[in-house]
Amino acid sequence: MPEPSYIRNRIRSIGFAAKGAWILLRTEGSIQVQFVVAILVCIAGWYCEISRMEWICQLLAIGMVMGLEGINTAIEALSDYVQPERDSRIGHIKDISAGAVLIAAVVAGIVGLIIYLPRIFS
Ligand SMILES: Nc1ncnc2c1ncn2[C@@H]1O[C@H](COP(=O)(O)OP(=O)(O)OP(=O)(O)O)[C@@H](O)[C@H]1O
Repeated sequence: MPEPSYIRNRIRSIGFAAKGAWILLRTEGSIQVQFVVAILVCIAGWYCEISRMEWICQLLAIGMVMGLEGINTAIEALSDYVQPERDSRIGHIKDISAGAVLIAAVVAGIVGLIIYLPRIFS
């Protein structure tokens, strides 16, 4: 049985994480766009009655893109904090971080095409 203080700390951590997710949704334009796209894709999934496995792939793709976008935002914020001046190393770090989001977005787009293209052209 875990200590009550351990459980309290875990609940507090979830609260901090929820606060972070809310900050992302409230302040980050790219997350807001992705959130709207995620809702539209979920409506499409419901409308097209996609299978359980397709829902899993779709939700994983949404989580992957939005999660990585959140990490990218944190890396940008940390970079600007440790080095407010222009610095090619910071630019390199930010480019790599943005590249990770792009890879996830391209893969998510391909997942979407695999799920919906056959339905559009049938
Ligand atoms: N301090 C810096 N030094 C050098 N290059 C930078 C610096 N800050 C940004 N860059 C370059 O500009 C690009 C965009 O950086 P920025 O922090 O504006 O990200 P962004 O994707 O436009 O984020 P957002 O739209 O969320 O603000 C980086 O990928 C990098 O190439």
